[in-house]
Amino acid sequence: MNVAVEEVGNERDAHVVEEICSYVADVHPRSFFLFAGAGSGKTRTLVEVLRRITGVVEHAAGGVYASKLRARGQSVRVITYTKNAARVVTSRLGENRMTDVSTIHSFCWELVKGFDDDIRQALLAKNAEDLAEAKAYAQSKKKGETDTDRKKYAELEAEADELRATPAFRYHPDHNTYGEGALSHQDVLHVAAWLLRERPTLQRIVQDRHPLLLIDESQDTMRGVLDALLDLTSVRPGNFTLGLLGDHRQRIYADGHTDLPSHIPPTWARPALQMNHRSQERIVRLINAIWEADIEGRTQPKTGVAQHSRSEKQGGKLRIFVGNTSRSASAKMGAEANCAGVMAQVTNAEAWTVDQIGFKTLALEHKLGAKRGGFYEVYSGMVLLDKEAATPDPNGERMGPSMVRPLLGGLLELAECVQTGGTWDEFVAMAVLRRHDALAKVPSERTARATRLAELHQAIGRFAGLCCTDGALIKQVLAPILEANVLPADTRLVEAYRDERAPPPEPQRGAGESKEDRQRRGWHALMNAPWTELARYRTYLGGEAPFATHQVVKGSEFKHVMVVMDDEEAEGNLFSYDKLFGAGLSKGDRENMAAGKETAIDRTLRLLYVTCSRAEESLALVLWAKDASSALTAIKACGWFAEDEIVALS
Ligand SMILES: Nc1ncnc2c1ncn2[C@@H]1O[C@H](COP(=O)(O)OP(=O)(O)OP(=O)(O)O)[C@@H](O)[C@H]1O
Repeated sequence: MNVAVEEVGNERDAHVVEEICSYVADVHPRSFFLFAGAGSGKTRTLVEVLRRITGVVEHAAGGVYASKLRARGQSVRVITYTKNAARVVTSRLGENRMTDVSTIHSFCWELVKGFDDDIRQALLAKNAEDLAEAKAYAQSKKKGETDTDRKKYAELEAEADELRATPAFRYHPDHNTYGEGALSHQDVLHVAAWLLRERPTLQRIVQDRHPLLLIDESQDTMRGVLDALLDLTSVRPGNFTLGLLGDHRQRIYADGHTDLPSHIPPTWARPALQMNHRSQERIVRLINAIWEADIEGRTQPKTGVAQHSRSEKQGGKLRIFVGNTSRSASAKMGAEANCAGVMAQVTNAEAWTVDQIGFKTLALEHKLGAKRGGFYEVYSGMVLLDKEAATPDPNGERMGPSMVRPLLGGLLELAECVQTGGTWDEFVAMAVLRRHDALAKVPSERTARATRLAELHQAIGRFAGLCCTDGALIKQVLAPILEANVLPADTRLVEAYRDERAPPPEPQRGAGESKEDRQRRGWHALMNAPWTELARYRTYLGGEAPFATHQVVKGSEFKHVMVVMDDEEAEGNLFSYDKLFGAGLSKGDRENMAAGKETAIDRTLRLLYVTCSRAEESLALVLWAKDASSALTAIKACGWFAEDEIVALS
């Protein structure tokens, strides 16, 4: 057994809550950065601190602090990365009037909402910055400005005119807003960051409302807002305290600071959680080794503490399987099923034998997930229609591109009423139609009503039959529904259904494509995709599929995890598992290294850290390498795995 665990045990972090309370509730409060690694229980720590300083749990200094908050009508502000995380904190905390928990978008909008002149100025300042940047870039080119550059300037100038003419701005943190004055999620963060820097009144408002602000997942918090808040701690010392919780090893978004610890002022306290309550010892040892790795191309420092597993979690199983990426997608999937079989033997866990349910598969890219999950054609179409909306978010709340929502909503609900053989449950189907406002237009006059209901009945009957027809395409199943106008549909969807033209050709690599052409290709791919893929895609979008990408796994944990690493399926060159396992660096990586910028090795290492640290009991890594034999050599040499944990896939 691990001696360190014996010596200090599971309670090695027990002092941290008290430590944090002593910083924030002191007569001279001190800002802090809590280093909280994977599975270290930072939510629990956060909630326990909040309970003490808001007077829920008896605490000498906390009680005084709570009385001050109450007397001044103030509250502690907590910012979480997702709405789900905000709900978790709120539910664990119970009713607590002295705490406000929200995402950063809600917080920022609350700050700037209604200050339309200020919002306009912030946006105009950003616009002027973008214009200056575009001009500097164009002028730095050997050939000087081109027509494309001048077009870009004109676009920005037109945007500025539009801003000047906009009387009021609108936004909603939970969904996209469209039309005049609509702000994007990114706009709201920029505006708040700018105003926090430029407007002393806003700084005072924040300090007066929330003398303490705690930010979870601070490694991924938008840099501009974070910097503005960091500045605020030094504007009127003692009036505003910031607490950052996070783990820079788990940074997965480009928005955050590259190396957050280096931005923390030296006067701040730096408590640290050293336990990993989630994972078995073998997995904790692997993630410690990943972070300590000396790999050519790594630029990020090894700052952070090594973790300890709980005394009753001293087991855990790990395997890495390595094969050549040249085999077909279906051959890879077959091999991955065999890997799960090996894991079942090694762990004796039945979960590994329950295909696609018992364990979670984590992939780097959505494309890989779509192939593994059997909805690649639908996914490809959706991405062409609207890339942003086509992939899941950490809240599991994405509903797909707006123009296909009727497809994913009402239509799939209707399909759930269909039983094998094409029969359907009329009662449930009517409830679906009612829910989607499809019965509102049924005439009230008796004969007309009967005719319309018969029409609907017939259309749904045809639809049910087609749902059960092998190989049916989306456009075929859609036909009875659109032709009889059963459910309200977006006009773009109806037009695409009727469009019989061939799709435009795929553009050459690097060549531009108009939005219209791209979307026409998207509609064509979607309409001609197998109907059966659609429900699987929706499950994926909701974060409920047995596989997920790293974007979705923030804060999640699963008993058994398979991480599939395959550069072949990756889009772009931001990440590369081949490079991590011995394939050598590219010219671009070397240039980045020389310029002190982060490399594909840095990003991939963090990604691997995040995915591996999701596993509680057992972990299978499957690497599809360009050159499996040299990858195997690198894997044996890296020292992360014991010999019997490395399996070559023949
Ligand atoms: N003090 C504790 N004792 C026992 N179990 C704990 C403790 N703190 C947390 N846990 C458990 O450990 C697991 C990980 O905790 P949690 O999800 O809060 O970690 P986290 O710090 O948010 O990790 P990550 O950043 O990796 O998402 C959870 O299952 C949680 O219930």
